[in-house]
Amino acid sequence: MKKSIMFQGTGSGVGKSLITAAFCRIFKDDGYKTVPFKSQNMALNSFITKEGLEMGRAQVFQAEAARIEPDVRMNPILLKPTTDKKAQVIFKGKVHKNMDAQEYHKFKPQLENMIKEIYEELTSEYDICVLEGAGSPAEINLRENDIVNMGMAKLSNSPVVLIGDIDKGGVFASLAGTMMLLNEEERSRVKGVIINKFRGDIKILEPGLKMLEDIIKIPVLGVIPYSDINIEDEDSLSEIFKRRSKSNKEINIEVLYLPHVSNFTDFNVFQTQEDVNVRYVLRGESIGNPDILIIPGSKNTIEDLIYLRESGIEEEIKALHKKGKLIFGICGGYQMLGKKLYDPKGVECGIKEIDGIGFLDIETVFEDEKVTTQVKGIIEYEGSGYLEGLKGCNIEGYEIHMGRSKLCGESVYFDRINERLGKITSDLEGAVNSQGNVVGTYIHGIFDNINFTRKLLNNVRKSKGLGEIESSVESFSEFKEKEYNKLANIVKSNVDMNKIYEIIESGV
Ligand SMILES: NC(=O)CC[C@H](N)C(=O)O
Repeated sequence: MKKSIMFQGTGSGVGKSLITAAFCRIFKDDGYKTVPFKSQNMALNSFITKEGLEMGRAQVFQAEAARIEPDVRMNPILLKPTTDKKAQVIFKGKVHKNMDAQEYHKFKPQLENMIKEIYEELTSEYDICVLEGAGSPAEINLRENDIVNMGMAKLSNSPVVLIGDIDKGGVFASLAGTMMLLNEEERSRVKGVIINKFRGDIKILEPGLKMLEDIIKIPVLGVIPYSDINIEDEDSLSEIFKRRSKSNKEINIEVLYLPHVSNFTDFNVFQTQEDVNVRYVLRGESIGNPDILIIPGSKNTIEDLIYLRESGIEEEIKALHKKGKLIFGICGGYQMLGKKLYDPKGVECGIKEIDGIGFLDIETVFEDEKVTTQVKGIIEYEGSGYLEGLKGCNIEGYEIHMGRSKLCGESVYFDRINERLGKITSDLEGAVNSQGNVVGTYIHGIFDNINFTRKLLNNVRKSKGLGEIESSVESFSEFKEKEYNKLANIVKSNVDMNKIYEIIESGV
């Protein structure tokens, strides 16, 4: 019989994804073939598998923690909000269509069978499946037709562990309240609770734990201390956005936090470089004096371009460009840096034509077929200044876009893709302006290529009169490996693992 355990939370942001990842690593290292699963994600951070299928990034890092290749079956439904009312619905890695909330809600019952089939197929290949819920299981208006919390626990017949966040405050009330709002059958699935993000004296907390156990009649399986783990979890990233420490690093990178920003995980890798500080420029804030400005991907390039224009940020970008600073656009950001954007079929937001910022001689047309592919390539651009010596650097990453961009004018290509979805090609891609200080590319994850990134950063250092330095890590994966181990150790040493295995063994 296959085994499973599901982690649900008292709300979003309590740390479900990280705890799920931690258990993936722990079980794997204890000798079990382990697989993560979350039926449905709502996120703009996605990943493209080897097969060219799109899935949420949380199950990607959980798969890495379980030391397996990401597989779209680990996250069969992905909802990517395009506007405030609609989301692009992705099934098994491919775009189904754009739907509003009501339409999707009506459609949900039909999804149950698909999820069950996929779940069974996937888990038949593993010893333990670690499932993650979404938000809270106590959203009583959504109980009917639920496919991601208790509905999923039932479908997979999994025991549940409920996670509460003590850092937010009100952890006892949210755990007890969640239990109270569950029905009898759901409540009987919950075998224990975990208190996450604890800072303080455990001795003071202990009497409360005993009282809570008496009230909810299930054990507290562990109290996990607050920790600074650098894993690309969306929740902890949202804390990074707010962090406003004064930087004493030598290179300052600013990333525009667009209203529909997608794949902001592209910039996590900069944490591995000791001389770099990344600041996200939030709504209402101004661009400071960065050495590199990055315009990231966007689910809705045209609307986000209008946002930059109306908020006055576009003028600030132009002023920075006049100072000769390096400006980098990824995917939607790349499209914005061009001269023109056309959307004849209304793929983005209904506006058919708009001028771009205009630093790159490219034009973009949105099509209704989405490009989703992993890529391997090489830098083609040869020049001095910021991009000196990059020619010949190998790069790997992935593309997710509806738009197609064409070079027209003085700009030149940035790179050459020589492998797409495992097939050999030779396509020129990306663009660089004639001064060599504005770059755009469709490749997400380009900075994960440490050799490329370190060379670029060293060029920026040179432009500031600083000497070159070496990267303290050889690859981003080496860095992530260490973080997964740290995370697993923290969880393992603060949770009753015997009880966890007992729960898995006895099931529901
Ligand atoms: N990932 C992205 O940045 C996508 C850009 C744009 N919305 C497109 O689909 O082409």
